[in-house]
Amino acid sequence: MRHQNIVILTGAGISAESGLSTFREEGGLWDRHRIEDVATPEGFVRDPDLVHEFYSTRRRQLKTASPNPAHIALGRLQREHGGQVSIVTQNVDDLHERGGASDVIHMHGELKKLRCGACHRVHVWDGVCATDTPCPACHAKALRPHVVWFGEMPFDMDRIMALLADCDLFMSIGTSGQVYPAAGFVSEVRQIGHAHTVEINLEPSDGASLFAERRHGPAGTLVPAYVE
Ligand SMILES: CC(C)NC(=O)[C@H](Cc1c[nH]c2ccccc12)NC(=O)[C@H](CCCC/N=C(/NCCC(=O)O)S[C@H]1O[C@H](COP(=O)(O)OP(=O)(O)OC[C@H]2O[C@@H](n3cnc4c(N)ncnc43)[C@H](O)[C@@H]2O)[C@@H](O)[C@H]1O)NC(=O)OCc1ccccc1
Repeated sequence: MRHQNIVILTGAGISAESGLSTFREEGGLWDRHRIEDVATPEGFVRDPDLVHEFYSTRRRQLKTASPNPAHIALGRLQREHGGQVSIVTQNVDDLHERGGASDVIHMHGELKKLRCGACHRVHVWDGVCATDTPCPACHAKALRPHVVWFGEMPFDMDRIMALLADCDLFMSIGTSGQVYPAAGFVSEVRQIGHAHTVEINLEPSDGASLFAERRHGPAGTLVPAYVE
């Protein structure tokens, strides 16, 4: 690949072929749960047990999932490309890392981490968590999933905006383009104006027309073909 500064945005679609549900598909996560109940700070205050159960169930599912050829191809690209390859994911799963990527920006947080509401320390966690689970550091019973809920500021936005400003290739893989600020990145890149933009998605996303190049089909097939 002749591009020297690549930013790759990924969404739930890149993990679909690993058996993880996407959000908006038939029977997907948002079919079975109300966003307001499980992915907002207000929902957590209202019913923390329901929210902990939601994320504990996803941790259990993640244990049975493995990276697919799309994750593996991006891991190899990041190791072997020689230029800058930045992976910015909306996904809270760890399949990019298990697929060989070492530098992954989880802008919406990570399923296998908890944050203490009292001491604010972040703990690696791949089991079940409930409201009475004590913080390993301060023992307060105030742990929450270390994820970004609707209405909360995504992580690492300054670093992400700086990477978007310098990139010469912006790829968007497996995302419906409905959740901001991630859905606005392609417009940011177009405004700056010197990067090529590519969408790889099963179907056209809400922002498909904003991309210079579009490839529609399964990421597990199209991503290795595009980057290798
Ligand atoms: C619903 C939407 C209208 N609402 C928002 O966007 C809100 C509000 C908002 C902010 N700005 C706006 C502007 C306009 C309108 C609304 C807003 N945004 C926020 O609240 C964000 C926080 C949003 C984060 C919420 N947390 C998540 N996740 C973590 C938890 C968890 O995971 O439980 S969002 C969650 O849903 C989103 C799901 O989207 P996708 O990943 O795209 O998944 P989806 O199922 O939708 O689509 C899958 C796609 O894959 C494709 N596919 C399927 N299989 C395959 C396959 N095999 N191969 C290829 N493609 C495939 C399908 O065709 C499909 O297109 C992801 O971001 C995911 O992380 N915070 C914020 O804005 O703070 C202030 C701010 C403002 C400016 C700058 C900075 C801060």
